[in-house]
Amino acid sequence: MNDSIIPVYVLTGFLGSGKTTILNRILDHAKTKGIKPAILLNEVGDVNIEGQLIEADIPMSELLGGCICCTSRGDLGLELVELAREHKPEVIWIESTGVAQPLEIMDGITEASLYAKLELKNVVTVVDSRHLLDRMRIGSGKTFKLMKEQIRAANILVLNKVDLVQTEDLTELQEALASWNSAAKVIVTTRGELDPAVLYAETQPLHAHMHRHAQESAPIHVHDEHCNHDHKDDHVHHHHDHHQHSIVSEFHDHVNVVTYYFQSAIDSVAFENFLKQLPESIYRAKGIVTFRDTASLFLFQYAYKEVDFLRITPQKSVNNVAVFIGEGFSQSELLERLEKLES
Ligand SMILES: Nc1nc2c(ncn2[C@@H]2O[C@H](COP(=O)(O)OP(=O)(O)OP(=O)(O)O)[C@@H](O)[C@H]2O)c(=O)[nH]1
Repeated sequence: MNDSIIPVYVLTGFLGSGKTTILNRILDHAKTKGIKPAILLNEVGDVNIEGQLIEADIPMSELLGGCICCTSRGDLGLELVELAREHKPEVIWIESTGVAQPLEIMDGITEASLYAKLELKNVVTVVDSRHLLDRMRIGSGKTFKLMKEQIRAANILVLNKVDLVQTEDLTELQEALASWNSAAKVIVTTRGELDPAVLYAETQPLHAHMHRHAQESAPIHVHDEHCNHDHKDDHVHHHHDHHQHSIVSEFHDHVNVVTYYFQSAIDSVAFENFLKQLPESIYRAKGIVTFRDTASLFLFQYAYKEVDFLRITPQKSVNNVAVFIGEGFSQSELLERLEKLES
């Protein structure tokens, strides 16, 4: 397999849509089938929460604290070439941040394929049914626009979280997907339950598809609200503020990310209340926390108002850390509330 072309697959979709849930299925499938994967994870936060829990024998490259569609785009190419050369995987999966522009990622992969034997095969966009439906009802906004861009760029669409919508809403969603991207294959799922073999299947040729959509969406990209694509000018602003154990950043001029490192164990009930009271402008949070009342480690997920906790026993030592992503929320207020949890 060493000298053959390595197929590259992209997993994209808005924040919290279910990409990592599906990636875990893909990795299980690869293990069962004896396929050797490598993965490239990109997070806008400064820490890769779920990456800390992925099995150590899977080659993984992390692009943190930036979005691969703009500031880290050059790194994407370098990391891909490095992964290919060093580990000679049979397949590479890229999980992008939820705020990435897929066409830019596709460009980055194409660039990398000039230096290594790589070929972009499929772009899989995961769609949060509930969230998309709500955005459709509002009918405008940056998030809605980005969701549509991500849907248009795919040749496979996974309409996930259908447990959170009514049957009649599902029809409306499927019609919307077909109107934005009639060529893509659509897979309807709850908790990403699909046979990963369908994601490897040859579908609509991506290049013709990419070209068509690149042309269709060119004006959006030139004057894009999400990404100014001025790659010389780093438009991600990081700073450690007066709160000692946190990093605050801004992406695409409107997406705010706060990464907070816990110094101590916290109370589980107080933390649940804290999550329930997060403002609507924070649409994604995840992290690893130790609860003092149960003395155990938990992975928590907060995606579009839904909260999930999973007790974990990591093989290696992990940080107690939480990442919050949203638009226009008060970062200092959030940090104060987090600090209060530790007092
Ligand atoms: N109700 C419901 N929850 C789901 C479904 N699929 C995933 N989730 C939950 O949604 C949350 C986010 O899922 P992830 O797979 O981490 O989403 P993601 O797209 O990787 O998130 P980011 O990488 O932060 O953009 C987790 O708590 C999942 O357990 C689903 O079909 N229904």
